[in-house]
Amino acid sequence: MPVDAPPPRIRSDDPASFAASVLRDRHPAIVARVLADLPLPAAARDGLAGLLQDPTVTPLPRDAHDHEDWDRWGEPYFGQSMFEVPFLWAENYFYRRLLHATGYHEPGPWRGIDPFGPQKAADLPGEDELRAVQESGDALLHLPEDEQASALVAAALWGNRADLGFQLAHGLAQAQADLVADDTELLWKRLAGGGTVCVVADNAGRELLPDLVLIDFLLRAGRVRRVELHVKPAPYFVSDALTADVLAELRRFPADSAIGRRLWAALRAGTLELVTDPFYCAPLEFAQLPAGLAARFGAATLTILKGDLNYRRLVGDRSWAPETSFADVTGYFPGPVAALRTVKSDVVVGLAAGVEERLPASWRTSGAFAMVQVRG
Ligand SMILES: O=P(O)(O)OC[C@@]1(O)O[C@H](CO)[C@@H](O)[C@@H]1O
Repeated sequence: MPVDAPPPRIRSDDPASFAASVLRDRHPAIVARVLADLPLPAAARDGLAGLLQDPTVTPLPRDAHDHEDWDRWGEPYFGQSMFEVPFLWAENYFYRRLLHATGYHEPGPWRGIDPFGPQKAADLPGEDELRAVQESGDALLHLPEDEQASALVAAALWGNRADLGFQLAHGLAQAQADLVADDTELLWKRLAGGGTVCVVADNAGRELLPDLVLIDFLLRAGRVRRVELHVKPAPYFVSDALTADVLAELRRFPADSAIGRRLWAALRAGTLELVTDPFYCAPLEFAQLPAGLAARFGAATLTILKGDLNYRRLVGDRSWAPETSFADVTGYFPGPVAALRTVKSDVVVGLAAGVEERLPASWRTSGAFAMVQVRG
């Protein structure tokens, strides 16, 4: 059933809201960390300071390569405070301004330098971790199918909460208990049949690792023929994965690691393809997909969207009643879609009646709960 009267988009104008806390507290902390991590020149430092001093939404400077796009996207919001415009839009705008301040897109010595690079580098898994992952990955092949499914999905879902080895040994029961919606069985059924699966990545580092293990497993076990791994075209929301981050992680695998070698070979062979698109750093939701991405998702057996931000962009960053049907809200998506999401913001759909009442008050933002939702 189509959702014809969606609730309002979330804004940050209530000072007590999570959205307001992100703009008011998290953004200054992000800027402070970039300033501490990089010896940026004075103009860049001033640009970053200006971003925090004045919350007014203004057009991008005329030298920004994409200022015409942002003129169009920002037209309804110019002159308003970032706290008054939709939260998701304001966050996108913040990251775009931050990249302009550091000169990421502009010609010059700072072009292409990831302002979050030092933070991402610190989160790359170590050699021991990668060896443990290799062993766990091998062990998985000998498990009954339902255990393979729950282990791989739980690891991909919880990302940095625990490594795959830990999940297999101790963490699974707890991981499952903290799932507030669990379509794992349906997800696993869809991850078969030899077609193409699109994985829309979220964070690099320890969150990307289980994604890579899942992709390797699907290809190795012959459950799918091809995987597309969709990454961001530019630094975004601090830790989101770029092509460079995927390569850095693959290079981290020890030379004798079979997983690392298989994934490298899959990239060369095209059974694993890296995909990116400007859409991934635009202040848009998946309902506004460009034709190229829509065609890819339409042709895939399944698209898996990882993480909270992709979830917000999938269902719409709105104050939905939590029992609103996931299938209805995502009915527009061009093909079967799954969301694997640790709940880190206020947006929720697809909850069974009565579930929310049993959860702690802060459950939507604590990062302690997760959802696996599938529209097949
Ligand atoms: O997509 P991720 O990495 O799971 O989460 C990103 C995220 O925590 O950042 C926002 C605040 O900036 C949250 O609302 C949001 O969902």
